[in-house]
Amino acid sequence: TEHRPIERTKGINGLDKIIVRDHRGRSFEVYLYGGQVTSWKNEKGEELLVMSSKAIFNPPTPIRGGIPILFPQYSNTGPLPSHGFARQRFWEVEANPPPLPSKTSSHAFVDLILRSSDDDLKIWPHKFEYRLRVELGHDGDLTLTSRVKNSDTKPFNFTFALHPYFAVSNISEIQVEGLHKLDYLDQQKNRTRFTDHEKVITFNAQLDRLYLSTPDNIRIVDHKKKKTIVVHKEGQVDSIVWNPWDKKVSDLGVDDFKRFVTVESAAVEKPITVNPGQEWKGILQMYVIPSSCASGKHDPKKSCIHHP
Ligand SMILES: O=P(O)(O)OC[C@H]1O[C@H](O)[C@H](O)[C@@H](O)[C@@H]1O
Repeated sequence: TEHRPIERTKGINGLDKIIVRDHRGRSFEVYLYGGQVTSWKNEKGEELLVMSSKAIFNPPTPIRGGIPILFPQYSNTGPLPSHGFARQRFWEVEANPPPLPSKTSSHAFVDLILRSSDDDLKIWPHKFEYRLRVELGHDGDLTLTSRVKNSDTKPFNFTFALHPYFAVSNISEIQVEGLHKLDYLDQQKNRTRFTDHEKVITFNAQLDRLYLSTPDNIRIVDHKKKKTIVVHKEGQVDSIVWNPWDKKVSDLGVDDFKRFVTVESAAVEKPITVNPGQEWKGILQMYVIPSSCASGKHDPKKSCIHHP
């Protein structure tokens, strides 16, 4: 029989947690609460995501860190509570999901499902099934495949984001590449529209931008670690870049902002429409490659060399 290295265990406060390991010692963890990835480690055991030092593992509070799923509404763009409700629901493991062609045919994956409950239908009257596959690829990449099926009788729309808290050496030592010349809505200025004229994004204050029609690959270059995180998306048009800096976030430790940046794959400007019986699919793939920057952190205008 096939080796499926999946362990089901209890996490913080007794919440159910799945641990998946591959044969090279890489791993990820996902809580059924929120369907939320809370850890992703490389073969050296280094953590690639950040969990807040003050994260509250106590439903219905969302977990601050890892990869929250924001569905069926991104932020306060509609009538639902901010970021929808999927991150506050208990997902289930699905043993035999409808077939999903795997790019890597890795066996290090788990399938989860969230179905609309009667209470959900009261606030969002659309029957759905959200299937999530979390998978470690052969090259150590982590891939989240989302499938949202309309099991209702009329079409529905949703907005959406996957919100990874990526670990960085220090927020002051990184740059985000790939968004030059694109338009963004500044979420600190009532979503006023601007064009980004900077070649790369650097951080020295709070930043919260919804970039529109972004490329499928965005890079987080960490000068100190000499590593680049590549954030690859399919089926989602927009991206959010966020760091709260000195903005008070109650369940975030005071210095936690220094250790992470979020680069989110999203569908916000144009909501996704799913017809009855149909399914929408989106992919978020993340991997880390070595990189070196001739410029060093003080001259972010020069671009970096990536070694795929
Ligand atoms: O505090 P939360 O509801 O988890 O949201 C955390 C952050 O999520 C996204 O990145 C938004 O762009 C930010 O505006 C928001 O502050």
